[in-house]
Amino acid sequence: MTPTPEARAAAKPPAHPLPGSTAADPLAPSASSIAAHQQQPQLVGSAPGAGRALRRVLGPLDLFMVGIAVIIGAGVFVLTGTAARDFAGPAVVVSFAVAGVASAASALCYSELASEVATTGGAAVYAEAMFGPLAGWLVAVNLLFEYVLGSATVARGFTAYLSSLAGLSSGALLLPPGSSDFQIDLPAVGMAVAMAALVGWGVRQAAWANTAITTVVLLTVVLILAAGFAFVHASNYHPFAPYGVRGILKGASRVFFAFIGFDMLAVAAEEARKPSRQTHTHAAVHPATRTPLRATALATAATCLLAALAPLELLASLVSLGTLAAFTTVCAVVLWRRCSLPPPPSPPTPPLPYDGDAATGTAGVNAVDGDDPEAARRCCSRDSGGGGGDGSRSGDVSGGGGKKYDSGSWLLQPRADSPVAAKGGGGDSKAAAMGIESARALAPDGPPPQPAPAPSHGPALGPHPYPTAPPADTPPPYHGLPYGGPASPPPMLPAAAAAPLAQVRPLAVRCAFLAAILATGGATAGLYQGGAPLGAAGAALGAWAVVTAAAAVVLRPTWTPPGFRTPLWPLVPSFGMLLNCVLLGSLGARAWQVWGGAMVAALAWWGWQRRGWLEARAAAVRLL
Ligand SMILES: NC(=[NH2+])NCCC[C@H](N)C(=O)O
Repeated sequence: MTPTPEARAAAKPPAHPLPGSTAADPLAPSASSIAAHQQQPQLVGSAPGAGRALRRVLGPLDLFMVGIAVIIGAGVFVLTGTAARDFAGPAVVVSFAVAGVASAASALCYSELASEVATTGGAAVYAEAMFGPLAGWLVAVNLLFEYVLGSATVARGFTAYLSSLAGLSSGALLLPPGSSDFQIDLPAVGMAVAMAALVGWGVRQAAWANTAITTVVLLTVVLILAAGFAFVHASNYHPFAPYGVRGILKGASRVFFAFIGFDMLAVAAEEARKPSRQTHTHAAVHPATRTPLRATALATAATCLLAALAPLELLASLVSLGTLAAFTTVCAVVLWRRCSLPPPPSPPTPPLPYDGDAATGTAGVNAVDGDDPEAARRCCSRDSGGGGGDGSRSGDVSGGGGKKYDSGSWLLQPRADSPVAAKGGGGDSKAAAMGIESARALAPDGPPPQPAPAPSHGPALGPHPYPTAPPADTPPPYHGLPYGGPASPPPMLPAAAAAPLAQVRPLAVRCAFLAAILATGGATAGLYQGGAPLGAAGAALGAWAVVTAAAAVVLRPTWTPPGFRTPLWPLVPSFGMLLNCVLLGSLGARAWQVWGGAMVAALAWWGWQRRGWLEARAAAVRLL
């Protein structure tokens, strides 16, 4: 009865593209209005597709090491020096504090979302779920900045370490050596290829190598701290801030790079052994290595090109820009969703399971995690014994949609027209079997079986348990529950959170608040960096404070997230947006130009995919 992992993988639906990439459905009707989105939440989950199952081998230590490895790198080793030299002076310590607070605010918001949905799409999925596919696509492009350019930056940092290790000048290993406008960095390319080969080889091998390298990195940091104490002289701190507050903020925008990478943990959770959340995969996985080889090769090619040609400071600024844009969106999502969505619809009455027949008993049971009997038991008891077998709505990579009544999962579900929603589900038969056991234990005298509706646990459960298979096009029952029968619905939300719909502020009010927070944050940054009198920037800051205070009064949350909650809502997300805007405003003009060009290209690509602009052009030509 229990299918092999291969059989399970083979039974899964095909891969889908990143949200918004629309490769699967370029002409899908656009419904990107926030209002429309808000009114059409869908209960969907994800399931691993054929060849899409990443190997779940990362344990807690591996994940910890992945987090440390991504965070500690060129930022702290290389950019600290350049930020101190070029912008902040010794006050680079203050720059670090500012960047750290901005990162912490964003990290809190990120945690709230990541604690509900682990997804390789990260912030792009959150943005798509809340603001529609175009927002998801733009955030995805910014995440590409973070990841592809981030790797290129770190690779260039490697060349910098190498030359100082060899006692050479910084440009000695470039081609042509020395300093000129156009130089190629071959050691960086070599390092990028080596790392990509390691990552493509297998997640287990990569995790092992990562743990070894990160241990060395941590020891190095300790060594530098210990050895550095001998060089601390008060005279080195005068003048403390040679370029004033502006220099400190510019320095902060550069050293922000040293903090980023923690969001990678939410992404890596998909390769964790026991993720406690829904997971989504966004890349085709090679069947042999179970790693996304094609995506890795593509990203490596781009990394090599950038690492070979682009200077480290520009790359780092671009990475910070993309990351700050993505983090700002994440803060906005946290602000938005707590006060914009009505409580989830009441689920239909969950049935009591019938304990007469193993075959019928199998239907619809689809527990939380196939590897975790305890989780399966919890799931089934919470769901009154009838887990959701509705793969198309609540399937889970890990084997089920046990969280289908979970408000957070519901709130983060992409809509039916999204590529994410297009996935079917596949349950884990082991989990299902465990679910049956606990279901029986909970309700041994359930009602007799009804004529079997469509079991939607998908082919992953092996041969159909019913005497006659339902027609293929039978719509899956709501929530995937195959039986009728009285039972009280499971609790979805803490009582206090289930606010009446009337409390949801009109869309225009919510949009106005979001726009005002962004505008006042942006104005604070722009006025200050643009050389306007300090009073003007102060006024903008005051306006931000007033808007945030008003938001706290007017935008009452309609529900509370079930997992981790960003504290002091709406202050923390709003403060995160403000600080991110300040850092964004402190980044160099060159980075903004490149980023602007990339965003225009991304929009054009979106338009091309949607063909909408072609039609618009044809209409314009006809008009003319
Ligand atoms: N995937 C990324 N976010 N990569 C960039 C990591 C940057 C890292 N904090 C460093 O200083 O080297």
